[in-house]
Amino acid sequence: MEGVDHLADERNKAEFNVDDMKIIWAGSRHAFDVSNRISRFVATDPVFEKSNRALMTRKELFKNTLKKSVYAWKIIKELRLSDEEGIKLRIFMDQPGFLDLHWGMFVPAIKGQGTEEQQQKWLSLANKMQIIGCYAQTELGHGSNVQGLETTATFDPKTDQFIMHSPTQTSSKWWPGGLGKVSTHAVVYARLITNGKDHGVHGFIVQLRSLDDHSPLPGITIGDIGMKFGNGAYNSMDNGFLMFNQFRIPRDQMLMRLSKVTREGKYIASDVPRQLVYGTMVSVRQTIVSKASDALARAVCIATRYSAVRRQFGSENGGIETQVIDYKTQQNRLFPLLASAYAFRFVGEWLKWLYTDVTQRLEASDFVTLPEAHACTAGLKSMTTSATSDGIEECRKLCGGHGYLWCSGLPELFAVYVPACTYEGDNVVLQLQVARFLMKTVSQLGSGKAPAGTTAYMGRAQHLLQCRSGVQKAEDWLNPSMVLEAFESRALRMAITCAKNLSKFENQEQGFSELLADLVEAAIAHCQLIVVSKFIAKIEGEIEGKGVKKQLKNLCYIYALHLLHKHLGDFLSTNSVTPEQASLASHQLRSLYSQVRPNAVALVDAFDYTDHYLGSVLGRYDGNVYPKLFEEALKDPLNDSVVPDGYHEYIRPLIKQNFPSAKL
Ligand SMILES: CCCCCCCCCC/C=C\CCCCCCC/C=C/C(=O)SCCNC(=O)CCNC(=O)[C@H](O)C(C)(C)COP(=O)(O)OP(=O)(O)OC[C@H]1O[C@@H](n2cnc3c(N)ncnc32)[C@H](O)[C@@H]1OP(=O)(O)O
Ligand SMILES: Cc1cc2nc3c(=O)[nH]c(=O)nc-3n(C[C@H](O)[C@H](O)[C@H](O)COP(=O)(O)OP(=O)(O)OC[C@H]3O[C@@H](n4cnc5c(N)ncnc54)[C@H](O)[C@@H]3O)c2cc1C
Repeated sequence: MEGVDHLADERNKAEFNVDDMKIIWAGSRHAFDVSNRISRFVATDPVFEKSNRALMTRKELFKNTLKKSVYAWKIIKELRLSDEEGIKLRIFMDQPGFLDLHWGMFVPAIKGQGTEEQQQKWLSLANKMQIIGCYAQTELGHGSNVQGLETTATFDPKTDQFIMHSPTQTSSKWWPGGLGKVSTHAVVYARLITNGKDHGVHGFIVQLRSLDDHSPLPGITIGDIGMKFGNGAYNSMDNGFLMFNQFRIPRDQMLMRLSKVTREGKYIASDVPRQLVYGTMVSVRQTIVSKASDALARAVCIATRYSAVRRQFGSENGGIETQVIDYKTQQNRLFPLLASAYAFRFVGEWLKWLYTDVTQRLEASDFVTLPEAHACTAGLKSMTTSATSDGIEECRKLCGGHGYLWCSGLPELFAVYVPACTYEGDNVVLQLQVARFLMKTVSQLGSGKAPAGTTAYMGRAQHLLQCRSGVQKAEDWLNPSMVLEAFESRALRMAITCAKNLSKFENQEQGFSELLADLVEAAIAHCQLIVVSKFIAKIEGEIEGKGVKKQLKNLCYIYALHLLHKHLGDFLSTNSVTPEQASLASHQLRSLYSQVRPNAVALVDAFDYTDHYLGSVLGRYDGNVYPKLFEEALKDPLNDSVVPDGYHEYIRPLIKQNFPSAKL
């Protein structure tokens, strides 16, 4: 029934004020207002229509993305939107495209690695979009191993130029978004060579295409790398390849904030850590963590609303059947994902703070917190994107057969989201960076240098290695210090075991290679501890709104206890909990599920997502699922005619068995 709220009963059950929770989810009243206004604006503008994109050809989809992106830019200019509003417009437009790389990586790379002069010149063009840029780092042969890149930038003192060259097929740039068809410029990462000496990987601003007719400049071969996973999905993006044949650029197009090449060809390394050349990746990894909560919340919103609409079994005497959300199995799969969406939101807020802090310190030449910022952004990017990808797929299964329909919104969400486990650093490679950081921290314990920040707990190693969990009854698992202690002792004990095993090897690098799998597990345990501790810090702070804190507490403990349950092997093998305490945790978890159940629909309403953004028949706000599934089915081109194309060619001859005789 049109206009009827099929989920009204669910909404009436809520024990908290949804509007107050919306503010907490958004981060502030201002952030909520911006998000709410821009999402409604996008939802009602026909240019941003997206329901038809799965049926578009690649070329149609690409052109449609150009149209939307340029229209979005026009709106940003005409309505003088702020950066915050512009970013929201891009998010709710919900279509990956060249804008992401231009604003998300090209501009930040110039800001972070360009001199004042270079920034003035290039940012004034880029900020007006008079040039369009991308981030060309990855090559056909090397992505994770940045130091293994092969493209060269050789200084020619005769002409005061760098010669950009791709010496092998594997040195071809391969993957950069926006490169394939749109970008006029790129920040290209290449090995700097002066006077025959290789100084490692540096960034260069390179013009790729003519600003008059968009043709590639002589010496440049460029194109799109082809279709990717899924229909629609990330295929709106022109991920590209690029080869240089002795292509020349002026010397002042090397990004020279961190190190310089003089007119004479002298290389001057500055005294800042060389890893600052990776700074753009660190900044994007930080934003990816907040985006993980967005994507997971979207999937959870669809699965929760549909689970409240869907009924199976349990009817007595022809009465009403059971809502599938009432099955404990459904709750055990769904509610930890709901809790994870909130957990990632809050850890994302904290990571933004950490990133802002380290950026300010770097400006004052204070590099002390750089290793921690790298470990946190890398580890949390890895952990949250892996959990979100798995979570979206779980939400699809939670919606049964209908979850597999394109119009559920879940297949496309998964296809667009899952490469986040790979881009900006493969998730395993990133956890190994965390593991290196942890091993270093452990090796310094007892040296007088107290671990700080997210590793401060390691400073209490003596206690954490000996303590036994004090949990005696199920409710003890609602005690923040008991939960934290279990996670801290698990993380510390896993890290120390790795360090002990490493020390048995004469060659540390060889030992590291042997123990990779254990090291990744230890790194994940550390990252999970960070997320749990930031969620606990959130619920222990001031939270306004009727009933809101209670809901967040429930979600926080669901998040922690489901992790405990999922990684029970770690907790038991490190003696961080006993089997009896683990079973008390399961008991507590079931009780928390019952408390969340009446609030579940309201908790996903708090995300404030429009039906346009959700793009899902199953997740509609009004829950009017079945008639809309029919409407969607009837829109399919196969239903344009009653008798399909191909009937006379194939079906009829088959049925009548009158096809021409086969010849072998
Ligand atoms: C008004 C606007 C309107 C328009 C609005 C539009 C707005 C759009 C906004 C969109 C926002 C965001 C955009 C998101 C879009 C995402 C799209 C996705 C695009 C994807 C892009 C990419 O994938 S780019 C390529 C990414 N590549 C990688 O991530 C490569 C991964 N590999 C590495 O990072 C390194 O090679 C690795 C770290 C693995 C190893 O490096 P290496 O140099 O070999 O180092 P090691 O020897 O291992 O370590 C040496 C020491 O260095 C330390 N270290 C390493 N990395 C860092 C670092 N980054 N920072 C600090 N320190 C680092 C390491 O820990 C070692 O330390 P030690 O003390 O010596 O042990
Ligand atoms: C959709 C998408 C968009 C992208 N956009 C851009 C872009 O705009 N610009 C850009 O420059 N790049 C971009 N990339 C490239 C991306 O950054 C790389 O694909 C990514 O860094 C992973 O590198 P790789 O492909 O070399 O993987 P590989 O490193 O080859 O990984 C293959 C396997 O090897 C494992 N592995 C690798 N090294 C180790 C190790 N040391 N120890 C243990 N296991 C290891 C990995 O875990 C993985 O299982 C994009 C990629 C995708 C998918």
